[in-house]
Amino acid sequence: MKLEAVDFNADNAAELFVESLRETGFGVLRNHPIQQKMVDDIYTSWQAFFDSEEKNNFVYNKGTQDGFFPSTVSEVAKGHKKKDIKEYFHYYPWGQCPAHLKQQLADYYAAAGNLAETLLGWVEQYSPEDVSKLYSQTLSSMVENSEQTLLRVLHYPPLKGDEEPDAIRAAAHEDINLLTILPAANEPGLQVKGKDGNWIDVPCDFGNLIVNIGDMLQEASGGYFPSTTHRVINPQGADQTKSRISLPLFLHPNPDVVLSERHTAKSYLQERLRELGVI
Ligand SMILES: O=C(O)CCC(=O)C(=O)O
Ligand SMILES: [Fe+2]
Repeated sequence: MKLEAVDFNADNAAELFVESLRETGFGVLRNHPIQQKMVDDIYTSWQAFFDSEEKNNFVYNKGTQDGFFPSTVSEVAKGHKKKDIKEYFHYYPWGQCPAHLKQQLADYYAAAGNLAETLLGWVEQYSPEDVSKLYSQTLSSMVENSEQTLLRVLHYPPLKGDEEPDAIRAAAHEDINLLTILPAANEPGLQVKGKDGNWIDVPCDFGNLIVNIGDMLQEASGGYFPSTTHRVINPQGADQTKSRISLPLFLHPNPDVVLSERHTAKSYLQERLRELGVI
């Protein structure tokens, strides 16, 4: 399996990109409209947030899931026992956020959300007819004005050596949502599982944008678009002393959107969050 970056501005970008999503569950874009400076500035200011005690004033609300998730409550991936070695912050436009960091995230959220709607349009355009007839409405309209779309700022702290033996930064999992948009992180570690079961490094070149299918799009497309398993492995050697910051935007449909005969977006999300043990 190969994961090659698609030039966002190429004539056949949409086709190549959707082909990659279909084949691997992942697509990598270069020359895309998200400014790298915006991403870098967020990495810098949020590293400072995670390094400060201030974060403890923003502990997440259980009911609404916004705010800071300390490493002590961090997710246990479906089917795993050990907690991931990470802490993170869930930003929603309506949710809690330190005042001095809010504008920066709001700007990024809007820019990445816009791009995501374009990419959903591409997916729609290149869905074969027997797949698109399964969509209860257009994919881009599923997320239009959605208040559920989630921006997660993730901090994987340096390893101290006292981690539990099997714990890793992010254990193998699939994303719950429709589509995830992820700028290349400041350190490597993200891997995707190929059809043959081997783990493949996701190209993390500076400025790349990584997009992957989540379970909701797999559900809505009757399995045509695969929600591919991925993980973040621990650094080795000198890199163990480095933090890693990443910034996935999880596109979530409006709660009443019908995904399939079995599920609305709301019923699907509730089921998955219960399995994760965060509600
Ligand atoms: O940190 C990363 O690169 C990926 C994070 C991820 O897969 C997730 O939070 O769902
Ligand atoms: Fe993920």
